[in-house]
Amino acid sequence: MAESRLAKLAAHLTGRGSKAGFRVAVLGASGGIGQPLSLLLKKTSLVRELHLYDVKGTKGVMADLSHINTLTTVRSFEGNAELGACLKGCDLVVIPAGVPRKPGMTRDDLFKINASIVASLAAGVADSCPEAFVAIISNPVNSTVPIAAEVLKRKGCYNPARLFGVTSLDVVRANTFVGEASGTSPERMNVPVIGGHSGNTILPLLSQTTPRNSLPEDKVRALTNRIQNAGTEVVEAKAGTGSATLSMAAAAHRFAESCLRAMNGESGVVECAYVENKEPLSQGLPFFALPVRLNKSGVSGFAPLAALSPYEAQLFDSMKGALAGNIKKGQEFGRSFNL
Ligand SMILES: NC(=O)c1ccc[n+]([C@@H]2O[C@H](COP(=O)([O-])OP(=O)(O)OC[C@H]3O[C@@H](n4cnc5c(N)ncnc54)[C@H](O)[C@@H]3O)[C@@H](O)[C@H]2O)c1
Ligand SMILES: O=C(O)C[C@H](O)C(=O)O
Repeated sequence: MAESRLAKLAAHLTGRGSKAGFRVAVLGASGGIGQPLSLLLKKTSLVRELHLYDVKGTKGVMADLSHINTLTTVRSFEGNAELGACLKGCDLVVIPAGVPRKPGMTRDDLFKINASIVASLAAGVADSCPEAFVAIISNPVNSTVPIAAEVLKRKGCYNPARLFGVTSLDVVRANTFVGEASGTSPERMNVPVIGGHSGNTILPLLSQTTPRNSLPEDKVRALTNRIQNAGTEVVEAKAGTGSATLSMAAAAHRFAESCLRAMNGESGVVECAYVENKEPLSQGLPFFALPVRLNKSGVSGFAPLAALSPYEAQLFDSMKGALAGNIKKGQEFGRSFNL
């Protein structure tokens, strides 16, 4: 009774219909990304219920977050036995579960631990909320998304329009660095970033920024290199204690909120994300990050991009093989994972 009064009040205050917002789960909610991401989601009016899941530690995170005076209700779930209850009825599942890099490691070095974590969480999604949008943060994203796709296929509920690798941090970084270099507010800058999410598979399109920039070629090359290696910049600065967490939480929140706005019927929502597609720009790579148009059903199409500059085309050619290898490795793992 009290809960339904709360829902009505939420609907009134947010100006939406009786379904005031959505149920969102964060899997890996006690971690470096999970905690600040959950904080941002607790303060997001489109989130009606926030479900926190991890192998441990979510009771404390829930107690802490639940004292923040917003209408979003928070529940905690721990361990595999509670995964189903956490996921039941969820509209959006965000997955930052898994281990981060230490200096000297590549994202692919995380595959041996994170592959099974993502595969089993994807199986949980299939069992409990097969219609949900699923946003995967866990690295290596180039492989974890194909892993999840194969698991969902084997469970008979794969919808490529609703499975996303979160690459928004690459866009956030590119907007910051290019904005600073070109004297434009980073908040106004928009740099499309395509390809994958590791090293040279990250392909920022500085030839297609909005607003346009007039950076000289040597600056374009230096900025491209910095964007591709920005994750490593943070890993080295954190000196063994982890990788990007705060900027990642901000970027994941941006992506999650865009999904929720699209689910809520808003038109014109576009975010770069790593999704399965057959767009000509992907050149035969089955998974590729592009600017994705979002609607209630998930991916509704792709925002147009102009042809790549000669420098970008050369970068594309040199990373294509690596990205194809990452995808194949993920697909093979997902096909043979013991469900
Ligand atoms: N996509 C991106 O742009 C991006 C950016 C930054 C980090 N990452 C990746 O995100 C992942 C998480 O990073 P972090 O800094 O939050 O790490 P972290 O170690 O601080 O947190 C990870 C959390 O996952 C939990 N976890 C482990 N196994 C789990 C399971 N089976 N089910 C549920 N939870 C589980 C851990 O208990 C921990 O709380 C890493 O793989 C990292 O490389 C991706
Ligand atoms: O660099 C990492 O390992 C984490 C993440 O992928 C990032 O880009 O910051």
